[in-house]
Amino acid sequence: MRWLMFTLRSRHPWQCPLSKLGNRPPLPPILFAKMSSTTEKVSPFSLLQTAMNSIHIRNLAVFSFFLEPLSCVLLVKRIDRKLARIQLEAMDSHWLSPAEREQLLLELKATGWVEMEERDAIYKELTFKTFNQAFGFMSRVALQAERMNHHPEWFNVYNKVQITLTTHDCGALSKRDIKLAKFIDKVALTI
Ligand SMILES: C[C@H](O)[C@H](O)[C@H]1CNC2=NC(N)=NC(=O)C2=N1
Repeated sequence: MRWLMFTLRSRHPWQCPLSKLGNRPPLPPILFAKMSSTTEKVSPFSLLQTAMNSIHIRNLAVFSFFLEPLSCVLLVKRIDRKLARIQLEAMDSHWLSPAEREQLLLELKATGWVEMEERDAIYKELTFKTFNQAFGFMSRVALQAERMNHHPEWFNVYNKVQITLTTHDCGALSKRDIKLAKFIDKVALTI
């Protein structure tokens, strides 16, 4: 019997058909503990499929205890190639064309964002009346950032919040930064 075990940084919880492993799963305790808390039964291959369809998989580690080394190596290579393609596609879909970039940056500059000189990023400084307001604003942005899996670089002192947006995965501005910047502007207006 062949089984693959994955750990992946993704939104998907660890799921694996424990019952099919019999009573001798030679797995590290942590992984085993995660598996034993699983109620839903999902085949590892459909899990892999789900993972492959997710762009949240940057660190995929394959723990294979039942595969022969050669097929394991081949499989890992196939996974790597597929991940690379998915990541490229994901990057591609967030890519800003020069015309889009110019237009969108123009709109953001009108609301106080500036382009940074030292890196491909945008920056904005917001001042609120109180710390409570600044922190309330940050909390709302934080929740959205987590939903988008896109996080700001920011700094807060009392009623001031300084925000830098850029996309670390590609080291440049992307559509995600524009979307988050617009959300930030929208939230700031409500505070
Ligand atoms: C693993 C995870 O998907 C990435 O590291 C996400 C998390 N948040 C991120 N935030 C930002 N600003 N840029 C990214 O490239 C990014 N990537």
